[in-house]
Amino acid sequence: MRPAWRVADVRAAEEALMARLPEGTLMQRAAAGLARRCALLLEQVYGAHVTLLVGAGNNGGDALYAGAILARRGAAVTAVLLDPAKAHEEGLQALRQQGGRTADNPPATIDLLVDGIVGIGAKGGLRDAAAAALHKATDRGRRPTIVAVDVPSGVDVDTGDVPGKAVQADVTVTFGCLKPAHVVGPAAPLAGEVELVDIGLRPWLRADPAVLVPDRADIAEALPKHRPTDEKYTRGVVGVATGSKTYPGAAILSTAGALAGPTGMVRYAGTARQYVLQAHPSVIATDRITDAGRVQAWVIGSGLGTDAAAATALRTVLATSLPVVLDADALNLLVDGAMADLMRGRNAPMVLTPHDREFARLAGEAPGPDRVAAALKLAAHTNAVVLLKGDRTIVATPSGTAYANPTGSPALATGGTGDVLAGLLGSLLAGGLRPEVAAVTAAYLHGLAGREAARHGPVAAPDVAAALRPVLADLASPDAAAATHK
Ligand SMILES: NC(=O)C1=CN([C@@H]2O[C@H](COP(=O)(O)OP(=O)(O)OC[C@H]3O[C@@H](n4cnc5c(N)ncnc54)[C@H](O)[C@@H]3O)[C@@H](O)[C@H]2O)[C@@H](O)CC1
Ligand SMILES: [K+]
Repeated sequence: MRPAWRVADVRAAEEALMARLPEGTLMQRAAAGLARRCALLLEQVYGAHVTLLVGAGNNGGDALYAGAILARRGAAVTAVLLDPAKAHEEGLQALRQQGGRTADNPPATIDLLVDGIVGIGAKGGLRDAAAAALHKATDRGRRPTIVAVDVPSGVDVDTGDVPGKAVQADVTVTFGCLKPAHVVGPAAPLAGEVELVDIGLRPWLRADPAVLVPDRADIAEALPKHRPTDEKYTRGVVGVATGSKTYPGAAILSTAGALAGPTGMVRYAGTARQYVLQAHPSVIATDRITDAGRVQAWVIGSGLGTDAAAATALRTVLATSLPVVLDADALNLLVDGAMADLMRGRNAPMVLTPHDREFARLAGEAPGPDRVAAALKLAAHTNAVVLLKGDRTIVATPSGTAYANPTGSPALATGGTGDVLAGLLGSLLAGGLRPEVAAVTAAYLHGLAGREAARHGPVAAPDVAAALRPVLADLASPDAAAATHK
């Protein structure tokens, strides 16, 4: 897992480390890493045109020192100082010594634009002067490559919110550790590719990380390993109680998700039975949950409706001592206080999978700008793992741990993909994974499947279900656990 820390924790670590080092060491380390990445992005440093947008703090200092390194290697470096009186003095001096210059406006030619406007000291969206300079530097025939220093300026570093104008970077070079804005909320895609430069901070980061990001190796390790002695009950049987005569598609899709997962067998219980059997003949289907037979986890919700029969189904599932995935209409039914009490009183693992509107109904308020905090609050309140869907889906536990999924794909923003996710998640729960591990794993695989499906054209939910198999097979291959890239 790759951890991300909040600004206050970064500051505390930085203070502890700086006290042991000669002044300016950290900034030199940061600038060296930044300059190295900038050089790699330029085909040739000598003669390249580099523009620095320099704000009033140390983020601008990093940019100026990196600019000095590039100028020494022959780049034509121009610094646009957004607040000349407050620009980092030593950094400016270093740049000038290497032949760099300052200008009031971005020059006509820019190959590489370095965003040193603000870093972790930022408040709110880009201010007018910064936004105007950014516009002048980027609104042109050939948009320059943009490298953000530490974070893309304009984002809320601790929450990943984007409250106003912000930089859209191609690459973000960050220092010491990841911050939430790199991995959650609308800020994450603005960071582009994130490179973490080691400046020696990690041993001093003593606080718990704000959020953890799983990588490929984590997921490969989490997946249940099949043994030769396995039979259907040791691999897990998942029960699916979704869909209805009105919405049979939800039943078919969640069953498809469950079938793609690692369990041995899927049982379906509900009024869309005939449709499910037509689509998936290997499923054992009954009309009622009480007739379903033995399962190790239930998925309930999507397409179920919210009528009395749906409420009875939910009560029946909640009355078991099995792990449960509560999706869509099951979440809507929880708005009923007695049902919510029934859920909170359970001891077995539960995962709730709301999108923003379902979250708002359930929590009484929208997730708001701090999606991690919102998901954690709901998880604590419901005593369930919460999987808050989004471009960077968040998984939050009642005990206060949060994860951000890195594999999100715009391809998943289409009807029915959530049903596939719920089915897959149920399968992982039935396979014996702890609820937060199952949720993190399901979100990750689902994202990869969305990307895989998108390679072949426009994506519909059945394509995502179909793509889960190759994605899982690839992850289960022996070298997947050794891979470190996401
Ligand atoms: N934390 C660390 O361990 C290290 C930090 N370094 C750099 O230092 C940065 C933090 O520096 P600072 O604390 O000086 O803060 P910043 O440079 O992030 O920003 C502070 C300045 O920006 C202005 N500002 C705030 N919000 C703004 C907005 N929305 N639009 C325009 N201007 C705004 C403020 O008035 C203030 O003068 C990091 O992001 C990183 O780049 C590195 O040099 C090395 C190590
Ligand atoms: K920046």
